[in-house]
Amino acid sequence: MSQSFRVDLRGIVDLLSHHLYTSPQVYARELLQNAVDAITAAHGADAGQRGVGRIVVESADSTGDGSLTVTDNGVGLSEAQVHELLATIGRSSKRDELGFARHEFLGQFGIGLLSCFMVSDAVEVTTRREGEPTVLWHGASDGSYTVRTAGPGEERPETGTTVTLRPRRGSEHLLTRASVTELATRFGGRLPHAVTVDGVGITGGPAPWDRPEDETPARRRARLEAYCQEVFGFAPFDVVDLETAEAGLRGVAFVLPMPANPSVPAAHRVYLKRMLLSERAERLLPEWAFFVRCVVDTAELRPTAGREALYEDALLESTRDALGDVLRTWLVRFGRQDPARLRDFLRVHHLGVKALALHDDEMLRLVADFWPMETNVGPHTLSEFRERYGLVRWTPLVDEFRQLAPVAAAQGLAVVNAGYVYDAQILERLAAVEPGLETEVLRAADLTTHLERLDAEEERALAPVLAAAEKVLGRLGCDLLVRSFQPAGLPALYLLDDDTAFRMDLRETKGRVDDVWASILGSLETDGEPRPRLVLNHRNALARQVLSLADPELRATCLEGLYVQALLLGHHPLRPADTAVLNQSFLGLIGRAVSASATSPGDDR
Ligand SMILES: Nc1ncnc2c1ncn2[C@@H]1O[C@H](COP(=O)(O)OP(=O)(O)OP(=O)(O)O)[C@@H](O)[C@H]1O
Repeated sequence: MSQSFRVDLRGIVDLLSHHLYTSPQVYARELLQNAVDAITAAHGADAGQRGVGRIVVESADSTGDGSLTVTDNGVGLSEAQVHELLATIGRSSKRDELGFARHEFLGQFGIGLLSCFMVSDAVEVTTRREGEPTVLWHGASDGSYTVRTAGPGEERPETGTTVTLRPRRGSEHLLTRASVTELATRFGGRLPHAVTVDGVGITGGPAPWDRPEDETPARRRARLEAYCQEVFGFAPFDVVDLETAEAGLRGVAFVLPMPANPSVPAAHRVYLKRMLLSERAERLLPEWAFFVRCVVDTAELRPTAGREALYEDALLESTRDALGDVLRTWLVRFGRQDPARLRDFLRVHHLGVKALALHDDEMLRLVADFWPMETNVGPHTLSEFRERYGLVRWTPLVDEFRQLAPVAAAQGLAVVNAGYVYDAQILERLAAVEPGLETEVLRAADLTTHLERLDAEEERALAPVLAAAEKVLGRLGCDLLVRSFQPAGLPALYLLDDDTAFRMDLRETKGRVDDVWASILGSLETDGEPRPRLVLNHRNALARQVLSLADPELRATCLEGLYVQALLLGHHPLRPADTAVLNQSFLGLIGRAVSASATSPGDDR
């Protein structure tokens, strides 16, 4: 024997209020939505343009008995439909024979009316369909309902429906004039029908996405800026019109005047057939477009059953791509028409644009043409840099750039700092897509190849001193080189690339941890460990004097002093051994200076 499921309405209402809807306030949205759909069913999808729809809301302050009523001049229901549609959970008149949502309606799931039970223990519906008698339905939250045709004096004068809610204890505040006006305006303020709350109209006026013919561009811009300030709380850097035919979408994107956190999903205001769907809809735009906030109206995108988010499907995906294209076109055109403003934009939003440039050639060129990179010859865009210096030489780390920049500049080597987020990948991509572009990575270890070697005779003469000096520095885990380079005022240069720094850290950590970890770390080590280098500048008089000192002890102290000074100059961290050497050399040299002055005749006059 086949039986039907029985449904405990209290369980369903609990499910809706705790798991589907974020707040009981959505009752107002569902009632307005049903009224709009009933108007569409009666008067057609263009009812809004023809101005025939009417929705009258009377709050508890107006009815005087604590109840709220919503009346529409829509299609109404016959008694048979009341049984089938109002009293059957999940049954909707807004789906076709195959069960698909009919595109002209807002509702589709057949559960919206149940949301009224979140604020009310009873829902009353008085409805009349063309040519039918008025029907009265009374549904209670325990799942029972009654239906009867209207008696004398209870007939509705015209077709349409009135829904009456009597607040549950504790929900009275949701049915007051102030609440109802706020909710109806928030959800339905953009509806194309005349909606009144206690006799006061809450609809009308152009929507943000409208382009009234009699409005000048300047006025529209001012109106949209004021709207953005009111809704999103910022004065937009620019306003971009959005439109995609496939999703029947129109709207505007407001460009943020301040940097946005890329890891926080951008929240947009989305209307569905002019009814507010969400004030915080995510995933409407591609992730890289975190520099805009949108307000859009769509006829085709689908809501989730809770009606508070967009349903992720193929249409949403292609809409996202299409909106991304609109923003990308705006950016490129902006670059052509107003380069100075584009630079201002990039100063704020370069992270988003650079992220986009990693897989978009047009954006890549935009970054190359307009984004000023840090270089050791002043800020330059990559295009300017390339034009001026030909080869684009770059360092992949900020720290390395800081070490190399002044010395490389003094050798006539122009270097780009590509150590900031995305810059190195952008340069690599640019080199891949532009065949004529020559790029070269400059590492700290490579710089020495650009520094002039001493001639053979000078090297021979220095050999014994250098052997002793190498021992001094060897104790600090550092190699020694002598080269002749600009600036002549710099006695020594400490060069350390990130790979060497990593190996040094590894060695030090190994010394501090237990045997198991030490053997794991040891497996990461390779033979012939690279070491940092101290490059003494033979063009510097002091460095030359240090090397020619006859007293080996004083020479070692001076070398240690030059070593620590080079570390400090390159902003390298000091290890405990380096700090000890700093103390030792500094105090040693002071000691020497003091005793030298004590033995020489004083001149204190
Ligand atoms: N004001 C109204 N006028 C005419 N019919 C209505 C009205 N309100 C509800 N109905 C009928 O009751 C049915 C159930 O309404 P309900 O709000 O529960 O679901 P829905 O609007 O179809 O879908 P959704 O759950 O997506 O809102 C509707 O499909 C509609 O046929």
